[in-house]
Amino acid sequence: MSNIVVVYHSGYGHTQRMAQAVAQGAAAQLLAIDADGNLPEGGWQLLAGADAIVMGAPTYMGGPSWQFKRFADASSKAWFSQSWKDKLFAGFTNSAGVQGDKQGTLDYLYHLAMQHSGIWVGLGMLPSNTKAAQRNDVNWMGACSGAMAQTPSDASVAEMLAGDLETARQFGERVARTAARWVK
Ligand SMILES: Cc1cc2nc3c(=O)[nH]c(=O)nc-3n(C[C@H](O)[C@H](O)[C@H](O)COP(=O)(O)O)c2cc1C
Repeated sequence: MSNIVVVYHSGYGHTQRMAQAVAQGAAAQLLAIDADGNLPEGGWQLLAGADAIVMGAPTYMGGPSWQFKRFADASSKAWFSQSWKDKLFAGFTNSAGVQGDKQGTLDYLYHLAMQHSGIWVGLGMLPSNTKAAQRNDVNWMGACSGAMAQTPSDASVAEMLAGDLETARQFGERVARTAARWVK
C-alpha cells in the first residue's frame, strides 16, 4: 500500500474538514500545519517518506494562508536536495466565494509541487455543469486542477456541503489509485 500524507492548514476548521474527506478517500495520514505555520514533531520525516503529498490550504486574499506559505518556504530545505523529486502531489482549497480567486491557491500549490520536481495529480472528474446540475453534485465547482469547496462566509464547519466533501473524498481515492500505479 502506498504512503499518502495530506498536509494542510485551516484557520477556522473548514479546510480541515475537507482534508479529512480527502484523507478518508486516500487512506492517508493527516498532517496539520499549526497556527504559527509549523508542523508537529516528526512532520518533515512523514513527508520525506510519503509516496504522495496532498496539500490543502484555505484561500485567503486570493492565495494560500500565510501559515501554509510558511510551511512552503520551510520546504526549501527539501528543495535544495530535491529530496521530494518524483513524488506525486495534489492540491485542494476552500473559500467563501464561488469563484473567490481560489484558482490562485491551486495554482500556487501546483507551482510548489513543480519546484519540488513532483508529478501533479489533477481532480480527474467531469464538471457538473448542465442545466440539470444541482449544487450538491460532485464537482459542481467545475475544477480540473484540484479539489475545490465553497463554504459561505457565515457557514459553520458542520454546514459544509456534502457534494463538496464527496468531491474531496473521491479526489482522495484518485490520488490513492494513482499512487498505487506509480509505486508499482
Ligand atoms: C484573511 C481571510 C481572507 C480571505 N480571503 C478570501 C478570498 O480571497 N476569497 C474567498 O472566496 N474567501 C476568502 N476568505 C474566506 C475563507 O476562504 C473561508 O471562510 C474558508 O472557509 C476558511 O477556511 P478555514 O476555515 O479552513 O480557515 C478569506 C477569509 C479570511 C479569514
